[in-house]
Amino acid sequence: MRIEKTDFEGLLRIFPEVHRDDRGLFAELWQAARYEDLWPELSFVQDNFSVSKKGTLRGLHFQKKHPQGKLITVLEGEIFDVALDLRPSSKTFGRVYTVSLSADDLSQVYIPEGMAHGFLTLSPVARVFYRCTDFYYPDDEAGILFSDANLGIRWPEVGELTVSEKDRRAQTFFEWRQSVGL
Ligand SMILES: Cc1cn([C@H]2C[C@H](O)[C@@H](COP(=O)(O)OP(=O)(O)O[C@H]3O[C@H](C)C(=O)[C@H](O)[C@H]3O)O2)c(=O)[nH]c1=O
Repeated sequence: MRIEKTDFEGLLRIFPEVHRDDRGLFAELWQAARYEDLWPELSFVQDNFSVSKKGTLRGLHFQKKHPQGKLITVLEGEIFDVALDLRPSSKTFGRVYTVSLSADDLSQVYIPEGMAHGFLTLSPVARVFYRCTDFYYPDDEAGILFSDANLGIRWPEVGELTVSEKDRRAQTFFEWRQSVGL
């Protein structure tokens, strides 16, 4: 297993070892002891799973008072994953991290608490499994508009998008900053 740091504090790329043989494959997607030195205090309390057809865009979502760290693995297909840094003290505040994640190598991204998260489905189907460091609090959820031109997210061209009404009506990054006095 290989772990790569990124320019974003706490945001990591993880490449689990994939054991392949004539039956198929086996991989450990999480093994607490192995990450102890990296994340001594990290613990997951909720596992999520979503299935999306090509062109489905979910996000950018975050929880205000109960931020969630997310360890994301694509179990089938491929997604274009996006994280927006909402941490005012971060040197990458307001910057966006993007990465394509595929079931082909089961590579993961850990998005730390304090970032908004979303993804675009690139394959006919994407089955996304992610572990969260806090519970879901629906009343605490918020979003940032995925198409906010000021964020400069270069979403891949996949044809027609499928986006929830909630996500289409999300606030821009500037509106969010104004709402929290930043
Ligand atoms: C997030 C969540 C949702 N739900 C229920 C609420 C709705 O009835 C249904 C779909 O929820 P939503 O449209 O918010 O699902 P996504 O658009 O995939 O939301 C996720 O999108 C981006 C990619 C994220 O990173 C977040 O984990 C999460 O916000 O599942 C739950 O029961 N528990 C949950 O933790």
